Amino acid sequence: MGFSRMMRVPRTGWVYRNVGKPESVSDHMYRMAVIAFLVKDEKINKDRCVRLALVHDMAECIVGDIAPADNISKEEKHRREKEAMEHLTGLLNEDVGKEIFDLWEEYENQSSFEAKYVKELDRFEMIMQAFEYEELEPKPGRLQDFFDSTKGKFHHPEILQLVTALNTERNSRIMGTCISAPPTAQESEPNILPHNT
Ligand SMILES: Nc1nc2c(ncn2[C@H]2C[C@H](O)[C@@H](COP(=O)(O)O)O2)c(=O)[nH]1
Ligand SMILES: [Mn+2]
Repeated sequence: MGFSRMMRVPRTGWVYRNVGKPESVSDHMYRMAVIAFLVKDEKINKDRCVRLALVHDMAECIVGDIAPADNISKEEKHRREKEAMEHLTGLLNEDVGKEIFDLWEEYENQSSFEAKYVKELDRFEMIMQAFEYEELEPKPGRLQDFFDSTKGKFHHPEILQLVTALNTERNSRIMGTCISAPPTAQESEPNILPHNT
């Protein structure tokens, strides 16, 4: 079992909310790595952020993408992911294996500025993707719990700026639904479907 499965491991958070064609773990990490290129803060090593982003969820190609709704303890999630990373990096030559394992552990332990920055990117990428799914459906505001659970968890000024811009656009979309033209016959149907459709 190798790394390539990541391309086919869907992000659980979207699966549980019945999002059509949910992104994979690879999609998530790739976009985080691309956003990491935007960092301007000279105290932060951009290259290390890109590497951390590309490695941080690698264990999920074996363990799967454990979501809060799975109610698996932090300790158990860490145990499974550490075991997976030891296995995966053991498939590589010693130097590369150590480099990747150390990156994963740095993120897991949040032991550097870069790891903390990438954790915020992780949360930002998730709400960015949530908004995109709301737009695609379109069901403005449907994935509000992803925004609620990340409230107050952004601290770096550059990421706060991105989050503010995202929320501004999303809120205008939601408000637009409230004050736009009278609802069509379909929209005025009572929403009798379960909340998570
Ligand atoms: N419904 C929710 N799902 C969430 C929330 N926070 C994270 N998640 C999902 C997203 C991923 O599928 C998975 C873990 O994400 P990692 O990037 O940390 O591996 O859990 C939430 O608030 N609501
Ligand atoms: Mn992640």
